[in-house]
Amino acid sequence: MGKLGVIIVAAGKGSRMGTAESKQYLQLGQKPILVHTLQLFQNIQEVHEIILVVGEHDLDRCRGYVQDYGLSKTTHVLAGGAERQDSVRRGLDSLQQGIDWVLVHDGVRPFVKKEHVFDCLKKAKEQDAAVLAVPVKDTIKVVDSAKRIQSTPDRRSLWAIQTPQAFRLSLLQEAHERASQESFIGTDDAMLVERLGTTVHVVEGDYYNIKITTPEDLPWAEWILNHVRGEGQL
Ligand SMILES: Nc1ccn([C@@H]2O[C@H](COP(=O)(O)OP(=O)(O)OP(=O)(O)O)[C@@H](O)[C@H]2O)c(=O)n1
Ligand SMILES: C[C@](O)(CO)[C@H](O)COP(=O)(O)O
Repeated sequence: MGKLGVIIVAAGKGSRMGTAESKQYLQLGQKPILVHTLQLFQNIQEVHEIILVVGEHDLDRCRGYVQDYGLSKTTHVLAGGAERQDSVRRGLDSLQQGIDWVLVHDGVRPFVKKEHVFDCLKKAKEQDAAVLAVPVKDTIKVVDSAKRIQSTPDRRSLWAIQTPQAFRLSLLQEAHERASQESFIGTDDAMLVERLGTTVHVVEGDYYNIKITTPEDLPWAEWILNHVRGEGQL
């Protein structure tokens, strides 16, 4: 069925978190957030290789994690780019020969459930492109720069998109190449594939797969760790 590679992107600055230490290195329980994420994919048997993309100044620290936590599937730790998309692209360029499927995952989403990773991958293998997502719970409005509501999309068609996002590798490579040629920058990989005219399928995950982004996410993350996704429950 082809080998599976995983790209973990963790080269962001965490500016919305506002901590001196970038958020992916903050302690969550006994370990840095990023280590939780890496261990999760290390422990998925189907994963052949993990590429970890981090800030240039964090290469040594992260190579240390690979040693200290026995992250044997993490074959490369490399420096990311200015945008998330650039970081993913660098990861794609480093995958070894023979990888046919790729999962792209945010380093700051340590709580994705293994079962949902499998669901997403299964859908991608059937349809070439799939992402985890949850239906939105709030009413979402389109608002202009003067904070005036312009429209209210039908909530039944709105989903909050998460990672991992799973693709046939050749498809994601083509999508990144096209985006680069056209100087398009998207906020996730699915957007780049959508632009090729390829359908991306949504697989329902759960609301615990948060992207740790702002300070109020930290106590919530501790709570999820202690009450929902404790060690061994992932
Ligand atoms: N140039 C970038 C920007 C982001 N990311 C990664 O993409 C994931 C999702 O991004 P986000 O949560 O926005 O992280 P930051 O960019 O660090 O946050 P902020 O926008 O608040 O600075 C994170 O794991 C982040 O490290 C990356 O690898 N390279
Ligand atoms: C990829 C992503 O996590 C899907 O929700 C999200 O788009 C990342 O956006 P960010 O601005 O880099 O946090």
